[in-house]
Amino acid sequence: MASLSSLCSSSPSLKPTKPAASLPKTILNPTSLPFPTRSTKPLAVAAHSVVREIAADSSKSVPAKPKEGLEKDPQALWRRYVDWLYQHKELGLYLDVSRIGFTDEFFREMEPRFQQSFDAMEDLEKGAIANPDEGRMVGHYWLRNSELTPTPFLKTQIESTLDRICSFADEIVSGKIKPPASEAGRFTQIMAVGIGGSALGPQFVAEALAPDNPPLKVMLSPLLNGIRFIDNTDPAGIDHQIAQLGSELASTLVIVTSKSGGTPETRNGLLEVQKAFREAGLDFAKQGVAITQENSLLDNTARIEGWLARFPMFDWVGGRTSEMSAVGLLPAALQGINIREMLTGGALMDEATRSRDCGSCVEPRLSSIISSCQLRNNPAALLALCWYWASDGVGSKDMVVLPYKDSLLLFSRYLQQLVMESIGKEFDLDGNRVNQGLTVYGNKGSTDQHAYIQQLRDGVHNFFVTFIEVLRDRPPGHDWELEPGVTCGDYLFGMLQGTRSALYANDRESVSVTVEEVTPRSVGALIALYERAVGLYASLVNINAYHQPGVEAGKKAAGEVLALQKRVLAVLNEASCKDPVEPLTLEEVADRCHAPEDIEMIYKIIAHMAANDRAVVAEGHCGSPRSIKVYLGECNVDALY
Ligand SMILES: O=P(O)(O)OC[C@H]1O[C@H](O)[C@H](O)[C@@H](O)[C@@H]1O
Repeated sequence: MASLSSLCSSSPSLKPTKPAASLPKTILNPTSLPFPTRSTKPLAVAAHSVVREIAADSSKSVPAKPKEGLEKDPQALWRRYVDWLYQHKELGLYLDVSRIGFTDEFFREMEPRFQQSFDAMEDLEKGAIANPDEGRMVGHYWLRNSELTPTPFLKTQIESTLDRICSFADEIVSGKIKPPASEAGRFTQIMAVGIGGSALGPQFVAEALAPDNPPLKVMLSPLLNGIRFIDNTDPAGIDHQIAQLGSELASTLVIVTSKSGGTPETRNGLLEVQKAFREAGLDFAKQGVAITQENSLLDNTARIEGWLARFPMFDWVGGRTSEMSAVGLLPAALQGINIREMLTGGALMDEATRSRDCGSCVEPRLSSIISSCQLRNNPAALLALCWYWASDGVGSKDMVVLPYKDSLLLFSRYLQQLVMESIGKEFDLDGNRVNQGLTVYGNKGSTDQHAYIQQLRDGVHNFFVTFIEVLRDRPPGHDWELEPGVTCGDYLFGMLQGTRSALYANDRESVSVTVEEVTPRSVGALIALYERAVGLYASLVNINAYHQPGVEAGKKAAGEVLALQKRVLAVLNEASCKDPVEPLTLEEVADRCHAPEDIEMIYKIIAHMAANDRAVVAEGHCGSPRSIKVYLGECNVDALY
């Protein structure tokens, strides 16, 4: 078993390397092959035949409807493909924007606006208050390159936290730190409690990268990937996760993550887990870890109760961009994932999406040439350009994310928060009501071809697709031909290419992001690519990508429902303590709560309570609200006063 220190071992320096010496050949000088050839064996031919079949079959239904603006000539398309193909050689990442029909005129129009976006991004990385609504800096890029931090103190914070994560994870995996009351003599499970950005990144990375035999796994436990999540305040969901642990609760490390330290769902998850620990006669503090802002309610609770460890979240890292902070790095390291490689992948992508250097290969004549290649040479800018073109800069079309790889299943769910919580804003930076957004959905291919691709191909044209392609089907030496010359990976490849062709034939646009395989480095690069694309796009549409006022509104409304519930409980308790009991109508409850305007919510509260045996419907039934009369099952005298 690899010791964790090797997983946290220092990989190539995270310090910025010099800007790219020259533009990748494939953009300005398409001499090299855009992709490493998949195979020189008949496989390539057979795969091509698979692609042709699928493409032909898919396009059989409706003849292609050529549409002005979308190039359909194969030779012209090939030229467009090669001219615009972006390749990051070191990362083995490619971006194909040729199936997005932006025109040269559009490209020229956008160039000056991108210069402004690049300027804003430079200021952000230098420590400007890029989140003006909350008066905060935005520093997630510093997490993968601490040299960028605006002060030595922040640099030290990042580096010392990373070192602590690695050494703590190493001590857990090696058994140096062990649970106090487990026969296993070491931690064997991880339970992560958190929601939103405190869960989605760790969930995506666990699904993408957790090894089949994570270091905490012991053969006796039916472990999937060494980590479980409680990411909601659903009692049944929490019970399920705890039940799955069974006696291994005694050897479970519980990581509670909340930047604010006060999110109700996370707090409830913690209280429920602590109850399970009490009932099992276990000391939660000896198995609890907190990841939160210093001096938050959670941090103070963990400190006072003497939890096993506490790791900081920084106020200049938002939840949706926190995967490369302790939020994502600690659970990843505990699963044996090489977090230094994740950071390196992010740093390399950050360099590529930060670079405004066109390299020597572009004749520095007119500024437009320079800004053109700055755009062409920046994969995040290319993505933002495509989003703007495809959705008219107002979210008029949805972004369907289709990774053709099971392990990337949760990428679209991760991007839903990153994109929609950043872009989905009511007002722009000038206070204009814009109701901005960019809707994200999708699961994985080819599975989704058997669910909703029918609508994408033939139905309402309200989307563009992002294909995520992974070239490596299986580890080397494990390929197997299920037909002469064809593997099931060829089918996956064919399905992706066939779907891309079939959609484009019917004027449905797409971008394709290709990585050679799913590794910590490529996952880190994908995360960084999309973080930067969101930041650049937000500048283009003039919004603050780094706050989430709408979520606060929802949290406030939830609080009001709970406050009303308490009043309803008090009124029903009073009626229940009378002799004889006085069942009340909804109107009577609403009047006694002094909330006649909330009668519908009062009805819903009572229906929920009755369904959970906490209120008694004495007359009528919940299906006809006006018929019911309710009281509480028992009188709580103490609550009367
Ligand atoms: O990490 P926490 O403070 O518990 O917040 C968890 C989540 O809460 C809200 O939904 C925010 O909008 C998210 O951005 C955040 O990730």
